[in-house]
Parts: sequence; structure tokens; C-alpha cells
Amino acid sequence: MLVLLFMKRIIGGLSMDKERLKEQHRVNNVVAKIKHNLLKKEEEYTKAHQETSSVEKNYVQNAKINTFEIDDRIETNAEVQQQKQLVAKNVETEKILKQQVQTLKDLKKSPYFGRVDILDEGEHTPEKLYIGISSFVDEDQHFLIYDWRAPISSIYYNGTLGKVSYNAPIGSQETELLKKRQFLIQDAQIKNMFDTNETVGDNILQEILGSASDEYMKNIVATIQQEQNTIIRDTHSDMLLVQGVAGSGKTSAILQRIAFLLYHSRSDLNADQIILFSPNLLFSHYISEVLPSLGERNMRQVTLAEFFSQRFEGLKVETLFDSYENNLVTSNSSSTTRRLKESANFMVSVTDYVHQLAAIDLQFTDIMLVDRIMFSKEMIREIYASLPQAMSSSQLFFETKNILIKKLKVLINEETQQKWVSEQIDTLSDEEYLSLASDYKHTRFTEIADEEHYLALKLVKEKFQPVYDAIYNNYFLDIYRQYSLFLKEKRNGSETSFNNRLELHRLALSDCAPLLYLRDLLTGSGQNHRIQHLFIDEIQDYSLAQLVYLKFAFPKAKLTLLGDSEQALFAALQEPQEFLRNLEKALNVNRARVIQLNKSYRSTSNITNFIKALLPDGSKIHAFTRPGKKPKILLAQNEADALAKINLQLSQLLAVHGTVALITNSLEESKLLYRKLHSPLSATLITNTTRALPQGILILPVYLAKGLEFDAVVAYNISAVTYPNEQTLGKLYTICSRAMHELILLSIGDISPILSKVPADLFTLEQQITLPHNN
Ligand SMILES: Nc1ncnc2c1ncn2[C@@H]1O[C@H](COP(=O)(O)OP(=O)(O)OP(=O)(O)O)[C@@H](O)[C@H]1O
Repeated sequence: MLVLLFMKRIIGGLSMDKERLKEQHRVNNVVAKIKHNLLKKEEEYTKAHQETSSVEKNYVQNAKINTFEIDDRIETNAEVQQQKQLVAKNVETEKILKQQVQTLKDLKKSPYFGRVDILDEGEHTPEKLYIGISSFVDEDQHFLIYDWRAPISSIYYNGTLGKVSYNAPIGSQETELLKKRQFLIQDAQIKNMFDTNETVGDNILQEILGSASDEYMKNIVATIQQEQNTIIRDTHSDMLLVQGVAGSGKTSAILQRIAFLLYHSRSDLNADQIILFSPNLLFSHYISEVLPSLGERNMRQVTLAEFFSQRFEGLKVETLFDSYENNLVTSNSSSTTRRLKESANFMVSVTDYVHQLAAIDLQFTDIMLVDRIMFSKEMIREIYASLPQAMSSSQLFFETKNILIKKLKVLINEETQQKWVSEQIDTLSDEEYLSLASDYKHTRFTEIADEEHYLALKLVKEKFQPVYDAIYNNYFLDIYRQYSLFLKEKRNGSETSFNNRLELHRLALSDCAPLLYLRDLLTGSGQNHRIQHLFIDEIQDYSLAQLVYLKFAFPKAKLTLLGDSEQALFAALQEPQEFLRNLEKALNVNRARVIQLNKSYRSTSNITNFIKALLPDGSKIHAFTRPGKKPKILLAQNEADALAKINLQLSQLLAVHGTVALITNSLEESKLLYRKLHSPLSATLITNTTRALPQGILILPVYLAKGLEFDAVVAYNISAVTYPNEQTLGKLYTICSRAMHELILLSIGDISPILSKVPADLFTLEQQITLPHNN
């Protein structure tokens, strides 16, 4: 019996070798065709590039023509416009060709990663389909490679062998899946290949996950897992909420999802209509290569701090990081107010407040031009009050603005009669005159007076522009005062800290969303209807109030929200189900779908098992089987001892790993360690303005490590003082889950009680210590 089995394995091995030769032969053929195509595309690209350069040169020369004859100038302008359009068109063509060249270059090295054999009903010969990052057809229009996003490709990720279905534009299609084969092809050589019945087998994933971290996140198209595929290909939900444990591929899945959506809705969706809120600039940089590696343009990326800062010009808006650092030291009463302002109910109160505001309650302010009152607040209030009060406040504002603009036009006309205007016209230099007269176009004045009136009007309009801007931008409402009154009404006394900050031109993060909401509801502004998809990563760090505002600001957008309630840095852990319920209620969406990702891919099994043990419901986390050392806990007697230990550990880790992160609780702590360690170890301090992630030793606070991963992590001072209770569990969990291959934790003095839950066989101790035990 054993002999038979042995023989079977040998024969199986031999036939696989033969298969591999056949597959390599195909790879060679396909790569030859890709190379041929690449040469042609490169030629086209060079031609397009030359054309763009020559049109550009032409354009620059024309634009330089400097004539003082108005007619010539008009003609030149028209020509320049035409050239400009031509340049834009050529640049676009060149960009597309460049992208195609790049895709072919990528395909040349690794043309595909999967193969499915299918048999449609009524057919006798199976069809072999090869799947890669982009489709490739030969001269006879045969698909040599299918794009991973093509409808049929979904069976590669979803189906097990047998009858399968997939969604095609014409509806659900059925077929029989006979074979599923995975490849790892590098430099046009098959490095690994095997058949599998699973979603996507473990062998290749093992190889990928075992490699070192990189400055940039990689795409995962070759090894997308079934539940990740569901997220990527969902086109139905208005709100897709992904609750995934650390390292489960949430960020990866959304980036592939964006690539999928762009492919799926090529004709009516472009990258500018997708916006991703990311946790920090470093993270933005880290993920910036995924979409280009899939031949797609990057979506718009913004951090919450940037988003708010753009809307509060002239004020220094507190960032999530400031808020985090501040909250390490704030009093109980201010954190109660903060929690109130962060709640969804608070946003409901804003709506109620807006509905009950009468003209008399509105904090109008004079519209000034230097020190002249152009429209007094009393006058504005009168206009507002004269309108039918059944209108919504945004309509009332709109109508008030219309009336103000009409009045402004009258004022402008009257002003043209002022002496200063004629005096200024008389003293215009030739240059100034020509500049004012540049848009005469076809107007021919028969009377000098007409021309003078025209010039006067232009001069006055220029001078009154700030008044127009003030009306247009609703500057006649003192929104800060209005908000302060609202705060007072809501919770007497809570307005004081807001007012004090404002004096210093500062704004707390927790005030941003309710303040903008109040302004926008009152004035009917602030909404962007162009954005079709809004993605928010690390959603557990957003308050419900902020999410309500973002939903309001992008009313047409479908939402994809990703988070791990257990990585909450700013609040105690929230049960995922409770978090979901709150979210659904607050955002009030129709087609909401929740997907849980419980398998963690980032870390070795030993690290994941250790992390699991930290959490109250960690048992739901499944570790991806990958070997590695157990996490190590070191105990230091004092700071000097800690520094010596860290120094040694970091040097040892650096000898085997590319990136080693020393992660602290606060920026202050990071800076301190940097000062002490930087020169012996040439470490890099990461702050919230850092944009790139170098190799070597990195020192950073936990909130900047969000979403990132490192080959090895040293968690600094996991003592009972720094992480005293469950409130701080999210931080500790986030730190530990950044480690891919090695994790070391160091404590000065007593270890955090959070670690008392971890069974002793899940880590090693450098020296014998007793862990505190919760009863
Ligand atoms: N299907 C997959 N194939 C290959 N690698 C994967 C896959 N899924 C996840 N990974 C890898 O696992 C790591 C973690 O993925 P990712 O950062 O997307 O997880 P996350 O859920 O956003 O993590 P966190 O919330 O902890 O920041 C990355 O290195 C990613 O490339």
C-alpha cells in the first residue's frame, strides 16, 4: 500500500514537472508578444512626446508675443487658447501611452498569477483563462491575459471547483470550474506553481507575507482572499462597513476596491471623484504606489486635519495628534464636554437649533470695505426678516445674498460718479490702461464718455471685489459667535474654552464638525456633490459627529468605512456590534452592509497569538500560519537600564531586519529617546510632518504608527504607569500589531496589568519576573 502511494506521488510530481514546462513555454510565448507590443507602444510614446514638446514650444513662442496693438493681442490670445487646448490633449495622450508602456513592462516580468479552466454548458472543450494585473490581447483579439477585475476573474478568488457563478454585465452566469492554478512568476520565470481547490492557496501567500516590509505598500491582487474579494467587488451597498482585526487587509482591500470601481465604472467614474481620508501624511505616502502599480491613477487623499484646516482659514485647527497629546493631560470636565461635542446627538441639536433660529437670533455682522460700512448688520437683518420665514434657512440666506448683490451693483454704479474714479482714469499709465482695456473684445466705443464709464466701472468693481467676496462667502454672519451662543444654550459654561481658544486663533478638533455643520445648514454651503465614493480608514478614531458631517459634506458619495474598534486610541474599547449600531443610526443610510475580517495576515502566528490574548474577545482573531519567534518581554530597573537594553535590542534587530520601529506612547517620549539613541544608532525620529518612511531604526509615537507595519517592533515602556487600565488597551494593541516578524516589549518597573491576561507560554521573558494578576 505504502509503495503504491509513494509511486503515485512520484508520478504526480513528474506530471507536474511536465506541466510546469508546458506553462513555462506559454509564459515565453506570451512574454514574446508582450515585448513586441511594448516596442510598438514605446515608439508611439516617443512620437507623442516629441509632438507634445513641439506644440509646447510653439505655444510658449506665441504666448511670448508682446504687442501693444489691441486687435493683434486679441488674435494672439485666440491662437494661444487653441494651442493650449492642443497641448492639454497631447499631454493626456502621452500620459495614457506612458501608463500603457509601464503596464506592459510590468506584464513582461510577471504576465499573470492565476489560471482557471472552465467548461460552459453545452461546450465540450474546457477554456483556459489566465489572470493578471491587466488584460492583454494578441493581434487576433484573443485574450492571452484577463484583467483580475474582469467579471469572470471573480471565480478565481471566490469559487471552489465545481459549479460556480459570477456576475457579468448581462446578469449572473454559470459555468463549471475544473481547475484553479496559481503561479509566482518573476522575471518571466515560473518560480512556483501549484493547483488548488481553495480560494487562493496558502503557499504563495506564505512566501509573500514572509518577505520584508517596504517603504510602500504592495498590491495584493495575486492573493486576494475570499472575504476581501467581497469587499473589493461590492457595487451595491451605500455604506460598506469593514470591521477587521489588525493586519486583516482592510487597507489593502480598499485600495484594490478603488482599482476595481475605476475599472467597473470606467465611463462615469474617475479618480478625482473618489476621496480617501487617511490617518496621517506618512500613511498617504505609504499607500501611494498601490494604485499606480495596478495601472490606475491615485484617488484624492486627505487627512481630517487638512480637511478642516482648509475650511477654517486663519485659524490653527487642532489635529488628531494634538488632540491625542492634549487628552493625555485634560481634566474630566473638559473631556465630558468633548465627548458631548463628539456625539451624534450633538449634531442633531445643531439641526434643531438651526430650525428654531429667528432673524433676531442671527449674529449678523457689518460688511466693511476697509473702514467703510457697506451694509450694516441691521440692514442685513432687515432684508433677512423681510423674506417669507417659511423658507429654509439656506434659502433665506440665498435670497438675502441675491438682494445684497443687487444692492452692491447699484452702489458700484453710483460710485463711478465719484471724483477719485475720474482722477484715477486720468492718471493711468499705458500699461494700466491696456490691462484694464484688455477685455474690450468686440466693443467699439463711439463716445469717449462710454469708454470712460466702462473703465470707471471696471475700476470700482475691482475695488469693491472684497465686498462681493464677503457676500458670496457669507462673511456677514459671525459664525463663531453664533456657535458660541449655541454652546452656551446647550451646556452653559462650555462656550468659555471655545471663546478663549478663538482669541488665540485656535480651534479644538471637537468643535470643527459641529461648527461647520451649523455654518453649512444655516447658509446652504459646504456640500460637494461631485464625489461619488468616500473612503475612511481607521474609522474608530473619528467621532460620530465628524462622520455625520462628512456624510453631509459629500451627499452623493457611497461610503466605505474601515476600522478596528479595538485599535481605538482615543477612547475605551467599544464592542464592534455596538459601534456598528451607533454608526448605522447616526448616518441613516439605506443599503448598509457589514463585513468582518478576522484573519490576520501581517504578523507571524506567535505575534498574532500574543496580541489575541490581550483582547477581551481576541478569540475571534485567526492567525495566518507563519513561523517566527515568540514576543519577548524585557524588564528594566530604571531609565538608564532601559536605554542600555533598547540599544542592544535595536542593534541586534537591525542586523536581521530592514525596518525596526521603537514605538512610544507620546511624541515627547519619542523625542527623548531620539536624543539619547540617535547618535549611536543613527535612528530617524518620525513626527507628524514626516512624509516618507526610511529603512533602519525609526522612533515614533503610536498614533503615527497607525496603519503602518515594520519588520520588527520594540514597544517602549509597557509599564503599569503608562498603560494602567482597559482605557489604554487600544494603544498597546495597536503598537504590538505593527510587528510583522519580531516583537519586543520593554517595561520600566511593573508591567501593565493588561499583560496579566496573556498566558506565559505565549512570550519569553528575558529574566524571571512576576506578572501582576487581576483577580
Ligand atoms: N490577501 C493578501 N495577500 C497578500 N498580503 C496580504 C493580503 N491581505 C493582507 N495582506 C498583507 O497584510 C498586511 C496587513 O494588511 P493591511 O495593512 O491592509 O491590514 P489592515 O487591516 O489595514 O491593518 P491595520 O488595521 O492593522 O492597520 C500587509 O502587509 C498586506 O500586504
